[in-house]
Amino acid sequence: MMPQTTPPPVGLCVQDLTVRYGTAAVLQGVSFSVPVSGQLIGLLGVNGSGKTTLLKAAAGLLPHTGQCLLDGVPLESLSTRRLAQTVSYIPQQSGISVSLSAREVVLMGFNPRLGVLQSPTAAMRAAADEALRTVGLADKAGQDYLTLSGGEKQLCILARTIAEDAPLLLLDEPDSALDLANRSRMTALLAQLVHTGGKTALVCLHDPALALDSCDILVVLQGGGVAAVLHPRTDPPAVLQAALAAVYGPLELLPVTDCRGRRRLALLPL
Ligand SMILES: Nc1ncnc2c1ncn2[C@@H]1O[C@H](COP(=O)(O)OP(=O)(O)OP(=O)(O)O)[C@@H](O)[C@H]1O
Repeated sequence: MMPQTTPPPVGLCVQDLTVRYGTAAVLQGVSFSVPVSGQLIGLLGVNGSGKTTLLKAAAGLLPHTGQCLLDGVPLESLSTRRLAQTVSYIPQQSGISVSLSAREVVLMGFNPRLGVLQSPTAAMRAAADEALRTVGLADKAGQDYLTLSGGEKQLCILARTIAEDAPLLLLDEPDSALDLANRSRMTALLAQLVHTGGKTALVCLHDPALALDSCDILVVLQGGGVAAVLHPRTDPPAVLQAALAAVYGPLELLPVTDCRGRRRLALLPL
């Protein structure tokens, strides 16, 4: 008889995560699990509900208790270099304040894979240009990052994330400066990236309508904990509406069919 082997766990699991600033616990015992890889997970909640705090803790930037496991491996157990290869964290502000071309910013995505004093290879340079082309910035590759518009900066950082090719993406409001077309384009690119690459992405979004439209799973934070875990493609609209209204106030979700025949949900604040 063949010996029984247990397949390794996959996906993202946040277990009993507590984060304090001083004595105040902003997140208290947060737990949720998405035991499937290749998922775009939207992180929702009102201002101050702890979305950024959760991403920073998962990225190893804030002391915390509890664990964040990716494919069964606690991120807390990884060395700094291994963590950088595993997690691509994109804060609200890039923090880049020195003069670098857009191409050089994208090339920074390869740093976790390069040794000390090692320069990016020709293949990495080609991949960086391809990533810029993917986000629609091919013509800006040589432009100083600091002179890009706010939305172009976000697209450039998205290109860096594509180049980085980490299995876990933690993105804090990556759409905040994007216009309508680029917001849809950004979420479509992220969905493609995670679905085809078997990655996991946890994305803070402020617009529940965009999150419903683009994410596979939604984790809603409230009062320091998880108020709901939602599945926009399969949960009944009434369930989604009740869960979102409990956090954001009165709203109505209307099932509609768009001109391409796709079933979607329109969100109306009341
Ligand atoms: N360094 C800090 N020191 C003390 N309190 C902090 C610190 N950083 C965040 N907080 C507090 O923690 C809470 C959660 O902040 P956080 O930035 O995680 O929320 P958020 O959900 O991302 O908010 P937003 O949607 O407004 O970006 C807020 O009440 C905030 O004031």
